[in-house]
Amino acid sequence: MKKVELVFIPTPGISHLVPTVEVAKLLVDRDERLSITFLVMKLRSDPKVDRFIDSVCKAYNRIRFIHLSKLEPDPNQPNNLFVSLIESQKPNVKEEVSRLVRRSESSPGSPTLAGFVLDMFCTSMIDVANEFGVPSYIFLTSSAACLGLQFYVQALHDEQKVDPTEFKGSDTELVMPCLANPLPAKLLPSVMLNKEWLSFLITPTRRFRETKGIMVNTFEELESHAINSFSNGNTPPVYPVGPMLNLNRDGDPDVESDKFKDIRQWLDDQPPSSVVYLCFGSMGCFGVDQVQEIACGLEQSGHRFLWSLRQPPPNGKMEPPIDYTSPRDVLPEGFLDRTANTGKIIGWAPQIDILGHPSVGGFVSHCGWNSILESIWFGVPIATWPLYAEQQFNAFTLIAEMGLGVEIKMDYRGEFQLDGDEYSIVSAGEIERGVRCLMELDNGKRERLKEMSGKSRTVLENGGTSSTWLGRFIKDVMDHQP
Ligand SMILES: O=c1ccn([C@@H]2O[C@H](COP(=O)(O)OP(=O)(O)O[C@H]3O[C@H](CO)[C@@H](O)[C@H](O)[C@H]3O)[C@@H](O)[C@H]2O)c(=O)[nH]1
Repeated sequence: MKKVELVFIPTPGISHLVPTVEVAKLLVDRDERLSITFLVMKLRSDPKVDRFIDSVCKAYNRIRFIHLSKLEPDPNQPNNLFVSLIESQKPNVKEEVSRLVRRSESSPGSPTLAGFVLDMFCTSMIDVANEFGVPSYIFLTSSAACLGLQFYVQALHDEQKVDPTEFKGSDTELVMPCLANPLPAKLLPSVMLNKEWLSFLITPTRRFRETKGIMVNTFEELESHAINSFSNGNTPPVYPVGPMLNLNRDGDPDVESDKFKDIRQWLDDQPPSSVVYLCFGSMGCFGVDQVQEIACGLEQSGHRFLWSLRQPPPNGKMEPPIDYTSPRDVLPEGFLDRTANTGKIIGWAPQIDILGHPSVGGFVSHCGWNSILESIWFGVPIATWPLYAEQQFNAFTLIAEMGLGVEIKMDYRGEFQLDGDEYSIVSAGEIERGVRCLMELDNGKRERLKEMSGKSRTVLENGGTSSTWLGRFIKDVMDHQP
């Protein structure tokens, strides 16, 4: 039996690392010839990430983690510095991979290097893979539609010489193969509308075309139109292998923490499907004015709520938000007392456990792709409130392409995010309307969501579409061996 090793290089941060590790787990479970080494970069220390990695190391002896030196961002530099920080790790990556190769050459029976699996922001490592003469693959932590959008904008820019930043402020609608509906240009990700940041997206997308294949954290049944749009052979093979979710919480100390027990107890005390949960991902937060509008909107809606409210980072936009020590200070006078029986404010949320709780009936979300997949898995409808990155586009696909959500806002840009230079306040009235619409959702949408939730739970079972695509990916990796 020929044993092979894949080197995975994820982007730092829980929302990219977790789904990437989940796909690695499935690969080694599926094929005993495979081992995986993660080369992990860190921007900051994060106990959640450390605990997650520890738990994987304990459970999987064919997945290893090697920590590269910490990335040291300069907060005064533009945000695409992030990609250059990753690029600066090339010599370290080369050194670690050389070590792997030497080990494999000196000890018979140890796995040989079969290829690199890279996050979308790590495509500069294709150069290192080329030096070792092995193929590169991508694991995309966003949607197939987003992949299609990237290819569309890159081709528009490189082949038709169209500058996408000129769509900024226009009411053009873009027709592209990955979408069944025209996309209003105002919903393009900010990186596509800003001259300074455009290369942040165009460069990696060009490099996607050099790879031998792209695994995507999605499934055929959810994004059939987008996935079919890749069948013309103009791109490397696309493998929809998702949803990659970290659902197994056994041994996670958070689950046994007092904070978590308190949240669970509160949810246990609420009627079924009565609570709207609000959470804006690992980096989402708002200024005081917006927080007050949310509070008023929630109160006016009359619905029960569980709100993950976090504070803008004191040290600038490269940092994640932090929990408030006293949320009372930023909330309207008397709000906590008036809503004491119907609402709860928390900081970082045990999101998977919350979405899986029967009391939760709706989710106000920033539309990060992991949150969308998690909400679909648990059949909890989303009201969209995107902040940054590709979230406006995700909100559009959720509503227009999949018919699964309701809108609070689709074109909002967050104030405290890296690309959130322009923002406006979403009013209490808009929030109230969105929350009512979400919690009083029509039966048709609920049924569609229930059906999709059921599908998301079967696609990775034996014979399911994602399971089949995962098998094809492994076969292609093996076929590319020298
Ligand atoms: O209080 C919190 C906040 C987040 N999460 C978890 O953290 C992850 C957040 O991921 P996601 O919903 O995708 O949001 P971001 O953290 O914003 O993710 C980044 O990465 C995603 C995948 O590439 C992109 O779709 C987003 O736009 C980008 O901001 C999810 O698994 C959540 O369950 C929690 O458990 N508790």
